[in-house]
Formats: sequence, C-alpha cells, structure tokens
Amino acid sequence: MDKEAGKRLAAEEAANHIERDMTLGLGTGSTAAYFVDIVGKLVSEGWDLRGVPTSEATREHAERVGVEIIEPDEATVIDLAVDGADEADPSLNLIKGGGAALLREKIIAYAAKKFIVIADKSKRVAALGAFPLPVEISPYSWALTVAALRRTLADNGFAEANLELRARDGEAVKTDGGNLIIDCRLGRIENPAALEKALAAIPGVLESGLFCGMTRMAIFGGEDGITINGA
Ligand SMILES: O=C[C@H](O)[C@H](O)[C@H](O)COP(=O)(O)O
Repeated sequence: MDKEAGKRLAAEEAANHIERDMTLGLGTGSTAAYFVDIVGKLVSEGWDLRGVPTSEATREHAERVGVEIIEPDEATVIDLAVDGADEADPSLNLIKGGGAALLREKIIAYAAKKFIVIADKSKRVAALGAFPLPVEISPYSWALTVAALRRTLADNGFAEANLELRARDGEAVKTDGGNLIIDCRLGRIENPAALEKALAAIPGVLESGLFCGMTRMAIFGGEDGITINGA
C-alpha cells in the first residue's frame, strides 16, 4: 500500500466521528485534504456541516467541494478538528508545520472539543525530532528572534541545533498570516512539552510546531489497515 492509500484510510476512519450537524476544524496538507473531500461529499448528501479552515489552501478546497466556511465568533464551538502531522509520538505529541500552517492549525486544534490527527504510518515515531521543527515567527526584526531562539534551544540541550529560514526560489516563505518559518534541526526531543513551553515564551515566536497534550486520537493508515491511538 502506498502512502496515499494510508492517508485516505485514516481520513475515512476520522470521518466516522462526524455527526450530521457539526462545525469542523479543517486541517492543512495532503492528508487533511482527503478529509475535506469526505466532508464535501457528506454536505452533498445533505449533512449540515460547516468548516473553519486552517489555511487559505484549505479554504479554497473546502469551498470548491461545497463546504460552508464560517468566520468564528466567541460563541463558536468547533465540535471536531481533524488534521495531519509530520511526526507523532506514542503520547500523541506532534510536530506539525511542514506546510507552514502551524499557527492557524494550533489555534483551531486548541479550540476544538476534540482534535483527531490522521496520517500514514510513516509519521509514527518513537520520539519526535527527526523532522525539522518549524517555528513561526514575526517578520519584525526577525533576526533578533532567531538569536533568542538559538539561545533558548541551547539552554534546552540543543546547542548544536541547525536553524534555517524557510525559503523557496530564493524568497523567504511567508505563511498565510505573513509570518516567517524557521526550521530547526534538533534531533531527538526528550521532553517536547518543556520545549514547547520554552519556545512559546520567546517574544517574536508566534508558535512552534510542537503540539503537546492536544491530540485526543491519532489514526494511522497503512499496509495492515488502521491503527488508532487514544480515544
Ligand atoms: O503545516 C502543515 C501541516 O502541519 C500538515 O498537516 C503537515 O505538514 C502534514 O502534511 P501532510 O499530510 O501533507 O504530510
């Protein structure tokens, strides 16, 4: 089974958690896209579903398949958010942000009553950190934030970290919110929750791609079918 089939299987399993009348957090990336397609299909069958997208790409996709997009207000309840991940450990801590959508994704995952991660089985790891950790920072005096990031990483045992401004075709990648991404090659992260907290304390850091203690359930698709962690 190829990775795409695993992603699709995971998305189909997550769809079993959708009820007929729900507000959904719609994730970003190639795996979350399978889930958006399913939501569109359910809407075409008459289900009363609406979505809050975590990126402009997902907004366009959701609108294309007929899902109503809402702008949340303070009373909005996101019943269920479903998103992909770049890595997931056995405690359901994640690295996300490979597609530069981490800030919006974290806002929605945190707000949701239930957050389900879907991925092909290659994303399951014993410990986070082989995937470079994306950190979303403000473009204002951004080099100062990178210097602070380097210091904080060194204080947390990552003196050898390699930090890189994410760029494409010689241009810095801008997130949907106009921010920058610093990819941090760290290696094995022993205490992701402590690192997430330390990074969040740096002025100029908007969010790191560490999602600790937020995931209720992770669904992995692969050769041998579905594996579910959490409930
Ligand atoms: O910023 C992007 C997101 O965190 C994605 O959910 C993550 O990178 C996984 O993407 P994919 O499902 O395409 O592997």
